[in-house]
Amino acid sequence: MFHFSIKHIFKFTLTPSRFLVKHSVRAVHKQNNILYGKPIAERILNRCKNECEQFNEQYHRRPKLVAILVGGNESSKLYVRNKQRIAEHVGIGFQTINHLMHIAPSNLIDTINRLNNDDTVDGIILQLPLPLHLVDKTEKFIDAIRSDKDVDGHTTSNYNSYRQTSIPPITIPVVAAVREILLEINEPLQGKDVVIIGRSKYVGTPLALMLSQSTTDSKSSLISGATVTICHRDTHLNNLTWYCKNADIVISAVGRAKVVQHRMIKEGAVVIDVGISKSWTDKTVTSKKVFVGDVDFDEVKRVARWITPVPGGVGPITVACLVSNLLELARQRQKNK
Ligand SMILES: Nc1nc2c(c(=O)[nH]1)N[C@@H](CN(C=O)c1ccc(C(=O)N[C@@H](CCC(=O)O)C(=O)O)cc1)CN2
Ligand SMILES: [Mg+2]
Repeated sequence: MFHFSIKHIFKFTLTPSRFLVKHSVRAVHKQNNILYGKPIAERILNRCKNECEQFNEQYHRRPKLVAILVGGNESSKLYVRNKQRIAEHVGIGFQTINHLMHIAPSNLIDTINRLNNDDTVDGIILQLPLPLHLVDKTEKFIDAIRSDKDVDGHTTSNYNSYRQTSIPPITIPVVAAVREILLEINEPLQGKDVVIIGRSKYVGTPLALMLSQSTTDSKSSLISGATVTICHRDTHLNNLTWYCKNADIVISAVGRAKVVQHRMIKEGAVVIDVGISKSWTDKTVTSKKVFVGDVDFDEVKRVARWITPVPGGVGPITVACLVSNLLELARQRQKNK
C-alpha cells in the first residue's frame, strides 16, 4: 500500500509528533490532551489513494475536481493550491479557473453551467468568500452547481436532504472533519451538552443538525444525540460564557482569534477549533501574520481534556474529507451513467 509522507502533502508547519507516526499512529493523534488532525487526514487520504486507483482501473479515467476562484484573495489562493496538491497526490485531476474580481454575475453562472455540462468534471468548488459585490448572491451561485457535482455539500438541495434523511449524499467537509475528530475521541456524545459558536449555513448550522440527530447505533452515538446550543453574534457575552462553561464540548467556528478563553471552559471539556483567521505574532517589527484559530490555545489547553490546534487540527482533515467526497461523487456519477 502507498504510504504518504505527511511532510510532502501538508506544506504547513509540522508538529514534532509526525516523527512518531510510523511507530504509533494512535499515540500521535492524541498527544497529552492535543488532538492532531494530520494523522487522521493521512489515514483518510491513504484510503482515497487506493479508491482512486480502483476507480481508474474500473473506468479508465481519473476523477476530476475543478475549483473556481474569483478575485485575488491570498488566503483563498493558498487554500486552493493546498487542495490541488493534495488531490493530485491522491491521483485526482485538478483544475483551477481564475476569474477577475469584477466578473459579471452572468459570466460566473456561465462558468458553472459549462462545468455542470462537462462530463469529465466530477466535482465543482466555488471557493468562498466571494468578493464583496457578489457576496449577497453567494447562495444563487452555489445553487447553480449541479447537486451531483456539489463536492462541498453547500447546495440547498444537499442541505435539505441532510435535514430530511439524516443521510446526506455528501457531508460538508468541515462537518465531516468534526465527525472524524469525535470518532477519534471515541466517547458517546449522546446526552452530552454541546455549544457551537457560529451559526453559518455551511458550518455551525449543519454541525448542529448532525450532532443533535437521534442516534441509531453505538457508532452514531459518538457523533449524535447531543443537546446542542448555537451561540452567535447576538448572544450576550455573559451568556456566551455561561453556555460554554456548562458545556461538555465547545466547538468554535467564527474565525476570530481568542474568542474562546480558558475562563469559559469547564475543566475536562472537549474543545474543537474550527475557526481560522490571520493574526500578528507579536507587536515587534519582526512580527508576521500567521494562521490562528478561535481558541486561546495555550491557556485553554490547561483546562480542556481534548483540544484541537490551529494549524494542524480540523483544517487538514477538512481537505481530506473534500477529496473523499469527490471520489464518492465520481463513483455515483459513473454508476448512474
Ligand atoms: N468552497 C469553499 N470555500 C471555503 C471553504 C470550503 O470548505 N469550501 N472553507 C474555508 C477555506 N478552506 C477551504 O476551502 C480551508 C481553510 C484552511 C484549511 C487548513 O487546512 N488550514 C490549515 C492552516 C493553513 C495553512 O497553513 O495552510 C490548518 O488549519 O492546519 C483548509 C481548508 C473557507 N472557504
Ligand atoms: Mg486546524
